[in-house]
Amino acid sequence: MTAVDVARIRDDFPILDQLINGKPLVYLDNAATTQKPRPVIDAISNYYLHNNSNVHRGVHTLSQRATDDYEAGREAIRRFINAPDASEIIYVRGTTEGLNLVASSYGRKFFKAGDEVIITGMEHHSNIVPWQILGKEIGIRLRVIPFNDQGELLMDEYEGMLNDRTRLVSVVHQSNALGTINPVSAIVELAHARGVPVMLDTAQSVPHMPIDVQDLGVDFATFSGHKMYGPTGIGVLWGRADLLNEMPPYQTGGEMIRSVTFEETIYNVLPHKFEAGTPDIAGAIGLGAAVEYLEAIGMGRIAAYEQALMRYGAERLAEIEGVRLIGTAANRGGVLSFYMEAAHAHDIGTILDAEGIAVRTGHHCAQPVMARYEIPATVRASLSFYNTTEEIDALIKGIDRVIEVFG
Ligand SMILES: Cc1ncc(COP(=O)(O)O)c(CN[C@@H](CS)C(=O)O)c1O
Repeated sequence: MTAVDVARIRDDFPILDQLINGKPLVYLDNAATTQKPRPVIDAISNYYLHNNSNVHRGVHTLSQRATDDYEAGREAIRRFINAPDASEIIYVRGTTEGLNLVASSYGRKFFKAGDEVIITGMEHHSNIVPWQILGKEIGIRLRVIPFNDQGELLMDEYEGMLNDRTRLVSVVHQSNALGTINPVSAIVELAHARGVPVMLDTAQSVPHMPIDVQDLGVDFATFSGHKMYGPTGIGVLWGRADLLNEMPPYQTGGEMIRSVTFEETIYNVLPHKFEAGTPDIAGAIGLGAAVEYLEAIGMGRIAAYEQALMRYGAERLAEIEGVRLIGTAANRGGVLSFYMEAAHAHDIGTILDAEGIAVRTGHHCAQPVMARYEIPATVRASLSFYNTTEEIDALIKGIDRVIEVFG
C-alpha cells in the first residue's frame, strides 16, 4: 500500500482526524479495538433507520430484510475465513464467549477426570480461566507450552505433552502481548496425528492477515468483530459441523429450539442451536460490512503493510537506550510491546497521551507473559493499516519526552 492509499483509507475513519491534548491523535491501540470505517457505521445506521426488526420467522417485510442482511453477514464471514458452510458460523459476543462456549460445551461433552487440554504460556486470560474452571469441575489438567526469550513456542515440549489423555489443543494464533505468530500448521499436524482437535484464538490474526480455516486445518476458530473494524458485542465462533453437532447448546431459550414441551425440547439445527435469544442484529450487519471493507483492501496487502510498519517501529525502538522490546519472535505481527526501567508503563502511557498518542499499558490480560519476563507490565503499540511511519516517529518522539521527564 502506498502513502496515497493510506491517506485515502484514513478518510474512511473520521475518528482519526482529531486533536488530543492539542496534538494530532496517533491511535496505536488496535489490538485492544480498531476504529470503524464509514461503511460499517453507515450499515449499522441504515439497519436502525430503515430495517430494524427482529430476525427469523417474521412474516413482514422489515423482518425479512433484517433476516436477509443478518444472514448475508454470516455468509460474508464464511467467505472471509473460507469455512466450508455458513451453518458452521456461530455468532457470539466476541472471542471470550467463543472460547467459553467451546470450554463449556465441548469440554463438558468430551472431557473426563484426568483428561488434558494443552494451551500456550502466551494465552489471553480468556483461554486460560475457562479451562481452570473446567479443571475444578471435572478434574481436567491444564498443560502449558512454554516459550523462549524471543516469545517463540518450544515445540519439542509441546510434542512431548501430547498423550492419550489430551482431549483438545487450544492456542492463540497471534499473541496480543508479544505479537508472536504461532506455527499453527505444525501444531495441528502433531495434534491431529493423535486425533486431537485444535481450537485457535484468532482475535489478533483475523484482522491482520489472510485466514483460511481449512488450509490451517484447525477445528475451531474464534474472533471479535470490534478488533476487525466491526462493532463491539459481535464475534464469531467457527467450528467443524461434525463437532458442533455433537456438542450440547451453550445457552438455551428462544431461537435455539425446534420444539418445546414440558416433557422434552428438540434443539434447532446449526448455527441456531448455539444462538439463543434475540441476537445482535445490527452488530452482525456491521461485521458483514467490515468484512467487505477488508476484502476490498485485501488481507495480503494489509499483512504486508503492517509487517513493514512493525519492522520500522522495532528498528526505531532499538535505537533508544533503555527500551527493551518484549516479543521479538522471527514470525510476529504488528505489535510493539516494550519495557523501560526508567518509568512504569502507566506513567509512560500517560505522557504519551499528553502527546496525543494512544497506546495500551499493563498486562494485556496475559499476566503469565509478564511473569515469564519478570516485569509488571509493558507499553504496547499495536498497528493497523491506517497507521503511518510518521505516527511511529511521533511515538519515538513521545518516548524521548518520557526520557526527558524520567531521565
Ligand atoms: C488474543 C486475544 N484473545 C482473546 C481476547 C478477548 O477478546 P474480547 O473481544 O475482549 O472477547 C483478546 C482481547 N485482547 C485485548 C483486550 S485484553 C487487548 O488489548 O489485547 C485477545 O487479544
